[in-house]
Order: sequence, then structure tokens, then C-alpha cells
Amino acid sequence: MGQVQSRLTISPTPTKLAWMMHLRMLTTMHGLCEVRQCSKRWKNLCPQTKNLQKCQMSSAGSSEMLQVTVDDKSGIATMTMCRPPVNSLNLEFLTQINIALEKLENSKDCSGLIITSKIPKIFCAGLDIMEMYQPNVDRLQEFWRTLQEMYIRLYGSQLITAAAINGASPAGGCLMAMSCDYRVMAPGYKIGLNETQLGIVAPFWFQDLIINTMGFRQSEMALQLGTLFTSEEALNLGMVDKIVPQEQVMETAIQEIHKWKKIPGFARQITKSALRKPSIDKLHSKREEDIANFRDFITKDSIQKTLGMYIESLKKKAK
Ligand SMILES: CCCC/C=C\CC(=O)SCCNC(=O)CCNC(=O)[C@H](O)C(C)(C)COP(=O)(O)OP(=O)(O)OC[C@H]1O[C@@H](n2cnc3c(N)ncnc32)[C@H](O)[C@@H]1OP(=O)(O)O
Repeated sequence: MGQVQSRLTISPTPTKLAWMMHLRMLTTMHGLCEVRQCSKRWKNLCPQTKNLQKCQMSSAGSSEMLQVTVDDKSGIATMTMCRPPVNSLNLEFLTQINIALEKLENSKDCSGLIITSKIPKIFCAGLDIMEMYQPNVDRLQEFWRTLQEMYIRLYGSQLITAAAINGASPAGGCLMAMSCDYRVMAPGYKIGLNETQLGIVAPFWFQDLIINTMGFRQSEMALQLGTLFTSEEALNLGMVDKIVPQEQVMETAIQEIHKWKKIPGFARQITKSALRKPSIDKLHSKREEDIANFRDFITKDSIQKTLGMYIESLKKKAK
């Protein structure tokens, strides 16, 4: 990381200042001051741990949602999601993820990142549907901006990134995994962009991401049908790169990052940037329009009705 001379521009809009103001506003609004402090005192947090700098990020008064560790020796960070029951992505959780991504990106000690889950059988259930149902419009827009930010940070990261998919990974969970450089998945789970099955539409940058990952023809079928693929189907389509038994998912991701680390970092990063920059720039240039489209779409009566029915069906199934 120390030798990197050129970095992909992560976030021209909002500017760094605007982003800091955005974080400050969120931390004030949602009591995330501990996260900011934690983020600032990254190195000093766990002096008792010898090999690991451990940052337990928790919003004030609630349980830990995101655990971030960096292995001193290898420089590989692990970001473990733990937001019961299903790691769904709400505004606060996304904000914590973004803060952690920013911190890791700027850390000279970190060269790789693995994203995984602590919740048994779930990687990430996608967006928290409750953020979209009967929403407060200001929060809804902030939520979407924060999701855009996560995608920009993760897809545009200079780190070697891997998703250790140890459970179900629909919709936003699939977005998160596909934004990484490499995906290792355990057998017997489902992954995909199932938005149309909920009566909602994956925005252009979700579409671009899946097309970039597995080609146009397979993507247009998968997106229209809202297909959730088995691990094995996802492997055949190139949506994931390897399937290994559940207990080997993390170790395999670590080994893969070690393999990637052997490639000269500067060359790898410039190549990654060249390949991914057009998609990221496209979102930057249409960011406000995309937020407005999302707001106008989600707040339609018909969409609210459909989301309400989907929530009911999930609750019935859970009983
Ligand atoms: C223009 C809009 C574009 C939007 C772009 C992206 C959209 C999204 O990401 S929308 C979210 C899409 N996600 C899903 O459709 C997943 C729905 N969930 C499931 O399929 C299952 O819950 C899952 C396979 C993840 C796990 O199954 P189980 O282990 O059997 O758990 P349960 O189904 O019993 O669920 C437990 C509990 O969690 C609640 N839940 C599940 N998913 C979500 C979610 N995405 N958001 C919020 N809450 C969720 C579910 O309702 C249960 O709640 P309780 O009934 O209160 O226990």
C-alpha cells in the first residue's frame, strides 16, 4: 500500500468535506459517536491484542453490528457482519460499513479485505426492507445515498477484496459480494438479484455490476426473473468463483488474497481502476438523479402496497 502512487478517485461527489459533514450529521442523528471515535482510535483500541488490531464498532447502546480486525502480519482485514436476525442493511449499518471501508482504505497496514458474516446461514439479506416501507422521505434519500457510497467504496477499493459468503445472499447482499474482487461461497445457499420478485427494480448500477460480473445475456435473464441461484449455479455463471465447505470459506478467502498479493500492487490497482472506473463514474454523474428516481419509485402507493405484502409474507414464513 505504501508504494501506491495513484489511487482511484473514490468519491468526488459528495466531496470529502461533504462526506465528512454527511458522517457527522449521521453520527449526531443516530448516536454513532462511538463509531467515529473507534474509527479515529483504530490503532489504540485493543492494545492488549498482540497480532490483531481489533475495532469493535458498535452504535451507542446497541449490540455490535460490525467487527473489523486487521492481521498485522498479513495486512488482511476481516469485516464481520453481525446484525441479527439477517444482516439486513439499514442506514446505521451501512454508515458503519462505510466508515470502516474508509478507514481500511486509508490504512497503510491493510492490503486486503474479507467480508463475511457471523450470523449462521446468512451472509446478508440485502437492504432492510423496513427502510423502504412507509419511509420518512429524508431518511429514505439518505439511506440510498449511503448505499451508493458503500458500492462506490467497495467496488472502487484499491484493496484486494474477497467475499466469504457463508450464507444466503439476496439482492443488496449479492451487490456487496459482487463488488468484491473474489467470491468464495459455501454450498447450499442462494445468491442473486431478486428485486423483481419483490416488485421493485434494481437500479442501473446494480445492473451494470451483474453485467460486468457475468455478461449481458445471463444478466438480463437473471434480472428480469429476479433469479436466486444456488451456490453451484452461481459458480457456473461466474457470479461466484469457488465453492468450498462452510468451514473452509474463510481460510480459502485468506489463501486467495495471499495469491493476489503476489502480483505487483501498483499494476493490479491500476488495472482494477481502469476496469471499474467507468461504472463508478457513471454512478457519480447520475447520483442525484438516481436518488430522486429511487425516492419517487419507492414512495408510489402501488410499490408501498407490494412491499407491505412482501413483508407480510416474510413474517408469515418466519412463524
Ligand atoms: C428501487 C429499489 C431497488 C432496491 C435494491 C435492492 C433491494 C433489496 O436488497 S431488497 C431486500 C431483498 N431481500 C430479500 O428479499 C430477502 C428476504 N429474506 C429472505 O429471503 C430470508 O429472510 C432469508 C433467506 C434472508 C433468511 O431466511 P430465514 O433464516 O428463514 O429467516 P426469516 O425469513 O425467518 O427472517 C427472519 C427475520 O428477518 C426478517 N427479514 C428477512 N429479510 C429481511 C430484510 N431484507 N429486511 C428486513 N427484515 C428482513 C424477517 O421478516 C424475519 O423477521 P421477523 O418475522 O420479525 O422475525
